[in-house]
Amino acid sequence: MEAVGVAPAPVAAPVKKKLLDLEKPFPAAAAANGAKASPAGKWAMKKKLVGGDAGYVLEDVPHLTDYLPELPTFPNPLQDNPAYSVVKQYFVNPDDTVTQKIVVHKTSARGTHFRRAGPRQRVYFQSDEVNAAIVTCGGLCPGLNTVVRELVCGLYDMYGVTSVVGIEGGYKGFYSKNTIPLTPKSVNDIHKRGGTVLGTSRGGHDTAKIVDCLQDRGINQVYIIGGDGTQKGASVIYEEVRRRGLKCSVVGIPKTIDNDIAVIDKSFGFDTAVEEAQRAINAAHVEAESAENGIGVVKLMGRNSGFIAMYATLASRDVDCCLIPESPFYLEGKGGLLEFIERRLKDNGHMAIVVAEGAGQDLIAKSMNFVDTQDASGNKLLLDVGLWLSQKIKDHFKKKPHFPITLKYIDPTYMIRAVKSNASDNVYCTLLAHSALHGAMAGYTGFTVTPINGRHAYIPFYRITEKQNKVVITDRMWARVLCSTNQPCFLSHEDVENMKHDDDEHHLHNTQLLEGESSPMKNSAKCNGSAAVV
Ligand SMILES: Nc1ncnc2c1ncn2[C@@H]1O[C@H](COP(=O)(O)OP(=O)(O)OP(=O)(O)O)[C@@H](O)[C@H]1O
Ligand SMILES: O=P(O)(O)OC[C@H]1O[C@](O)(CO)[C@@H](O)[C@@H]1O
Ligand SMILES: [Mg+2]
Repeated sequence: MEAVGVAPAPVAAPVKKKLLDLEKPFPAAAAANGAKASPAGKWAMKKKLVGGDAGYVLEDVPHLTDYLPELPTFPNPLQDNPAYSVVKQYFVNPDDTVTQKIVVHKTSARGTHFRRAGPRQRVYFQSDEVNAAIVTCGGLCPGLNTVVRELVCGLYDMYGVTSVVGIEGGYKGFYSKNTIPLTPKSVNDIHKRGGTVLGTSRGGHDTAKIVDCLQDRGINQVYIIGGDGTQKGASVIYEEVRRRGLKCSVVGIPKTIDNDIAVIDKSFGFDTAVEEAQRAINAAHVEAESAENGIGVVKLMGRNSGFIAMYATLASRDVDCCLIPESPFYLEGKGGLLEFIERRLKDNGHMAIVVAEGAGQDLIAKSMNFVDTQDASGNKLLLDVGLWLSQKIKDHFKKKPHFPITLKYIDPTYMIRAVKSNASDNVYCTLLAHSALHGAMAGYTGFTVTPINGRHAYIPFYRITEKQNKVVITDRMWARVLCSTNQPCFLSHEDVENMKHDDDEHHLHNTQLLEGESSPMKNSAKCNGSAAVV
């Protein structure tokens, strides 16, 4: 391959824009419990902000040439690939960016943009120079194997890269396990299975040891698939790689069944999980319908964010009440859940309740004198709201012998995330993997790849680790749920007014939305100081 000297125009930042705040320090991701970080210090993630006309801002991602300015470039081998040679404009224009905000007024500022994902005309790695590694961390999610498969096949088919290894068992696998060689043949069928063929884990993030491993093995592209915790880990790995001056692209691919990662449109596997949840809700509904005063309770995943419960409820239309962590509820007294259940049973003779696992945790903790515990990554371990709620309902109706109920509790928790991804998630995973490897080949690093308003973009790690995505209960999507279930909102008029006021302040300061709507399809909203989606 022909090598050309110093950084050519196509890969560099756009010319016309003024540099706003290049390399403004941003606090390094805080180490979680058990996570050991190296002293990245002044190498901590920097903001790369570029300004343009009419309030245009590009929040750019780091590039290897930021700290290795002399790196040579090479023509992108895709230009000789017969499959892609027919594409009219295959290479992404270096000036292309993706807007964060798509609802605008004629007077709106152009706002924040991110670098568009896709193949660049020139690359910073020769095919036979690349040693790529892939790791999966955190909980399972449908589509993990598809992403792994498409990274391996994409690197091989598009860039002629033949050296790809898997890291076994999450972050700790970097320093405690042997690597697994990955070839298009060995990964050929893995997308037909749930789980991750690489294995995964929580805890065990030791930045220094992980980067030692990258250095010792000569790994120069590392693809890190995982949730918010994983992306924080990826961010500190990037910082350490940069501190050591290594030519190694660190790429994050966001994974979360809970859809709790900020900025991104929607996480892969979410659709599959919502679809799988329908089976449990349907069973609960059928059981309830067939009994006298039948109640079906279904607990779904959602540690801090109730997206799965909310979407599963909306999709089903058989649900009478949906409880999520973002919307507090109470059991006893006027307007409480128990009163509502009684009324619904009197009216309909049966009902189905969907509860997200993180809902009502404060209520349970109060009634159980419970001490907080955490998993290996420092995440709070939750109490079983499904069992607790079922018991509370049974206790309530026991006091009313003239009102016999039949309650069935269904807990499909792990079933909805252990399945293989559905067709649309498979396509989504394929595009994510491709966007990720195009970015790495083009020399970008320290970024997460994701669709924003339907277009794939590269976003800096800090953007997705600084807050969690939550359902915004003052947005229209939650209102749609309340409308479809006809459940009480459990909030007083005063609570609602206060929340709207808080949200207005966040709208002003945190988002540029003109009006919010909570859906994983478009990003924006806010709750408890967090950005949420549409
Ligand atoms: N602040 C952090 N700094 C470094 N590493 C971290 C940090 N937080 C979490 N990690 C590491 O990231 C990995 C995954 O984290 P975690 O168990 O929280 O899952 P996750 O990636 O958030 O996925 P999910 O919550 O969707 O299952 C763990 O190995 C953990 O040690
Ligand atoms: O039992 P594990 O593997 O820790 O995972 C449970 C958690 O992982 C998630 O699926 C993703 O964060 C949560 O919904 C759930 O609380
Ligand atoms: Mg997480």
